[in-house]
Amino acid sequence: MASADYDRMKEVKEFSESKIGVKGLSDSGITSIPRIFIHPPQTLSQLKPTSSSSFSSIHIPVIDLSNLDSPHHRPKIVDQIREASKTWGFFQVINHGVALSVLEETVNAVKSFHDQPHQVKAKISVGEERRGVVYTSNNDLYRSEAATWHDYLQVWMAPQPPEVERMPEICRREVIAWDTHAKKVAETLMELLSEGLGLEPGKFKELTFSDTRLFVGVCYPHCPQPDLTMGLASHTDPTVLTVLLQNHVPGLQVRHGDEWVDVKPVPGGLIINAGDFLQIVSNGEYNSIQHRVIANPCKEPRISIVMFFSLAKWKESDSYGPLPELLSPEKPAIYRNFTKQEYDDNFYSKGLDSKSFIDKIRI
Ligand SMILES: O=C(O)CCC(=O)C(=O)O
Ligand SMILES: [Fe+2]
Repeated sequence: MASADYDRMKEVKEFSESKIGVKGLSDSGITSIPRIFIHPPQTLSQLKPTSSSSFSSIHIPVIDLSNLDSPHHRPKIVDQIREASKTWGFFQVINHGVALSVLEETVNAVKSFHDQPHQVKAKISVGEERRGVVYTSNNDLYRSEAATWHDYLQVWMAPQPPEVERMPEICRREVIAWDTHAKKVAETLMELLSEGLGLEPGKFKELTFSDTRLFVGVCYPHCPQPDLTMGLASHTDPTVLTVLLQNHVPGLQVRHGDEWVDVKPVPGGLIINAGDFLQIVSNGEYNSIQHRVIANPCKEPRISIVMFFSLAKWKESDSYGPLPELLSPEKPAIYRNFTKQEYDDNFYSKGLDSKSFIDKIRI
């Protein structure tokens, strides 16, 4: 905040070290939020979504994955996914093969984790930044201009899963099970996305996206002043692909043209979105779209389980860019190649504001 007339960092540190979390603040019955959560007026003025009325007919595509193996249905599904990834960058899939009971168990397990007393959650060790198990409040607490109204549990499932004993007992079994299911869904989708660009189904496998999987179980507790803060600030995912499972409490919004569009929870649905890497390797055919979560005005917490699939290793050369197979004189590369180092440096210094990286490498 430009004109913060208080020692903001001190209050951020106190909140962080108290380990009470946003859930703890919410449960304590506060009626106003601490000032470190208050966002600047220019962000807040964009909170009134232009298409949020419940009558709005505009929503991200819902794609039915049944009959994927039928030679009659598959090309139609491939078309729908390509169109959705191009125009929206986001879509929901139904009939993806994961039982409703599994989805419910996963959501309930993450909810149970967050429902524990903060003293219990505080014992979860904070691992190295890119490894292990981390429980914390607020993405980017120190780097962003204002804190956001959520807590999260983060577990690196691959390349190496944490030792079982280090995972919270209350949701360990479900986290491990969800990892397997989400990976399978992501692999199927990446095949369909490959086919959508006229590539062999296995082409995107070369991105080894499923070898780095980050499980994030997010809780957006009730916020007493949802008009003053955000659940999660606007960003694009610095991933290849993201698979998201949410409970029935809404809050996720996707940028579509000039509008913020609510993503309505569809029972049994999974939300899929293309990350920055997919936009780059597809040479802009698929889009990594800005999204955000509004602070939760409902009494019930919003739960989301996000599985991030990132690039593990692509080519020996250690340089990344649009797939040569997709380039032609008519369709020249719109991004230059870049090194993993460049990408990581940008991401870790800029945090979630990684969209600027894509703009930086745009030719
Ligand atoms: O919780 C959500 O619905 C969105 C989470 C998200 O976008 C993220 O963690 O990158
Ligand atoms: Fe995201």
